[in-house]
Amino acid sequence: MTNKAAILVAGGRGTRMGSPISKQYLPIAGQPVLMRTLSVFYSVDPSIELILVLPENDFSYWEELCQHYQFTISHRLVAGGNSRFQSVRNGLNSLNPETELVAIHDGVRPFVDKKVISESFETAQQQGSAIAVIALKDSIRKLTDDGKSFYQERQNFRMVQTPQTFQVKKIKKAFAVTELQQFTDDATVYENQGWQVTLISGNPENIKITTPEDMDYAEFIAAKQSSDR
Ligand SMILES: Nc1ccn([C@@H]2O[C@H](COP(=O)(O)OP(=O)(O)OP(=O)(O)O)[C@@H](O)[C@H]2O)c(=O)n1
Ligand SMILES: C[C@](O)(CO)[C@H](O)COP(=O)(O)O
Repeated sequence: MTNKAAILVAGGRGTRMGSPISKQYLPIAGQPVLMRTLSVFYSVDPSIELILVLPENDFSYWEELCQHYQFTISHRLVAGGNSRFQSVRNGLNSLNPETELVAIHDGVRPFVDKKVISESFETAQQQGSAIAVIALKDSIRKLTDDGKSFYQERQNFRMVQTPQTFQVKKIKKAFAVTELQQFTDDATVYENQGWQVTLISGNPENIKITTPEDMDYAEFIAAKQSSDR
């Protein structure tokens, strides 16, 4: 059996949410965001090692939350860094040497579909990487420095989600570089090595909880999921 891990990055402060409690701990239908995300990965395959990257100052708060919510899914805490890139790198450096595949996922994307996670591991095993993306629904325009804008063919673009899943040897090599401004996700770090990423279909509900209105939509999705069960 292939040794798999998931690094759930949640080392940010959630400034755009503007909430006194960082967004990764806010409850959606009574359950904190990160507990939902950990539960989805666990339900895909309980043998996936779960690594949760948090700001080190939040470790004791998180442990209190786990006790309060009687959350028992096993996971390991790793201290985050000053950027998403550094948080991911700390997670990668903590992997057991026998881990072969790793899914890197934003902790604040609790509505990732189980099928997307499974497919990301299968594709990464065969191709080296698997990046979840979805098509655009809106039209888009390219802005230029002189204040003009131009039509762009939206079929040529994809919106990028997580998980972004990789063969461990390759992604660890890719992260052993100086951080660049273009490293807004893990795919950009991987392709900086000259390697092509493989895209897979994400799911539209897999939003990155970022601003207050996302919490309203999150409550809606959670209610829909429980009525569909
Ligand atoms: N130093 C950082 C910054 C971000 N993240 C994580 O990366 C994911 C995507 O980042 P984003 O949505 O931008 O989260 P925040 O940085 O927390 O939000 P904001 O930019 O609004 O402060 C989140 O799960 C976030 O916790 C992280 O692990 N470490
Ligand atoms: C990784 C990511 O979620 C893919 O869409 C995104 O790039 C994170 O961006 P942010 O700058 O941390 O909001």
